[in-house]
Amino acid sequence: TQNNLTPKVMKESHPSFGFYLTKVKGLAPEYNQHSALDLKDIFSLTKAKLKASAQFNYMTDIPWLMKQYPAEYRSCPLLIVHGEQRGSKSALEKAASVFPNITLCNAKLEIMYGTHHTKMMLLLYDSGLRIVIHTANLIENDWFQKTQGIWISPLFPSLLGEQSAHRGNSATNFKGDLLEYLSFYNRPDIDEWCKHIKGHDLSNSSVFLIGSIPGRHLAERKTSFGHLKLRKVLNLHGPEKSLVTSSWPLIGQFSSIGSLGTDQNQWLCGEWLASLGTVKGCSLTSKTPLQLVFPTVNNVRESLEGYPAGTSLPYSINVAKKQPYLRNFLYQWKSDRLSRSHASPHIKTYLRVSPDNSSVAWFLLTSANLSKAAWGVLEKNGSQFMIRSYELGVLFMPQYLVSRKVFGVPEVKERKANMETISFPVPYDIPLIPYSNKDEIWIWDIPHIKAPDRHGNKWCPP
Ligand SMILES: CNc1ccc(C(=O)O)c(C(=O)O)c1
Repeated sequence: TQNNLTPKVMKESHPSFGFYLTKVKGLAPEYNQHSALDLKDIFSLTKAKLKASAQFNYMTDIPWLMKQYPAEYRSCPLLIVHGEQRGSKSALEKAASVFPNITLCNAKLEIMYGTHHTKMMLLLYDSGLRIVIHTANLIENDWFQKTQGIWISPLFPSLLGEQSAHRGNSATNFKGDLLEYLSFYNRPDIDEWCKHIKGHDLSNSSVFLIGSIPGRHLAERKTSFGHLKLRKVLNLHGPEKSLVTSSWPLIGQFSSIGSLGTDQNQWLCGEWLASLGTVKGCSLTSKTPLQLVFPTVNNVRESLEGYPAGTSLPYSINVAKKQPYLRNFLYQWKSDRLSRSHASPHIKTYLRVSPDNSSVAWFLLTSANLSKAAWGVLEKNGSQFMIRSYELGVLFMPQYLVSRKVFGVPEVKERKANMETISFPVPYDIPLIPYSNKDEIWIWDIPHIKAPDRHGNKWCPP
């Protein structure tokens, strides 16, 4: 297995490639036991002794987070990297002041409306370093009743000899890309963690890193981040165009949608789809079919949380009104195979699927929602690339994980996974279910009063 996880977590017949979902309270044990983790599980994957950790996130409930660490590790140095400003920054400082082992690091956000959205854990042990990249805020509400995604790295051993940015790298350049991403914070506390990363052997990390750093990126920097980084990786390492033709749909699944422009060809079906539709050797493909998974009002109403699930699905009416064309691409949230149709999605995933829904060419788990702020937008006639937010994700490519050209798609009724096609544990049901003509897209700042949710409440936002 890619990770030396204890067998209880890994279902041997179904390699997870380090990809897990969060546990959901109340599900039958089989849906939580194998490829589902909660934060306490993540901290107890190894017997090694934790020395220090760093938590990159958007929202952190410090007292709750501290309780998730095993008691013996609650005094280890903990760096919390956040993007809070003004009032919420002083609230975080106040909460942190109670814990002498906590250092706060404020990521700079110099472009309006940018957020520090990246969700990553760096866990330094006495015998190695583990990296976790995920989609959940460090608050209780994000960890027991939603569908969230987690990538767990192997426990990377220390490098023998002096630390180095160049030794202990992998064919996917994961170590190099992670150090480049972290260097852009330009923060001494993060530079200290770069030394730890340089001192470890990440040569068996078999995923690609796709990050976003706020800024107006020029020249070769344009392809270091956002959708242009994904375009570059797919161009160099992606599937063969003879196999993955432009008839293979691109599925985007996310928990928020930004302002994408009044014409779909400006950004969504323009530069963004051109990047995600890229295959080896060429980038500008003819139109790739686009399928977007975002919950309907009914999906939210029928969720475990009921309408309040919608507070983590911040799609506003003023943005929705400007882009009615999205309706043509929309599919419901449905995850019956994993018993998570009612665990509202806060996970964000993107994948390329074959027209017959049997194969997956690649799979991306990321913090990036469907927005220009997260993925970047070309400006000044393509000479600069503007990103507003910090984002981080990992790209799973079959050639690098199972030396196959494609992954299989898990059957809803799981047959014994035959080994010639190794399926990727896609967190929602394929084929996708389109919106019915009565379905409406979830919008969080308008009333939903046609029917009550499972708690008997309707939705009347302030
Ligand atoms: C404006 N702030 C946020 C917008 C969307 C999301 C999301 O992930 O859907 C998050 C977050 O939960 O990190 C924050």
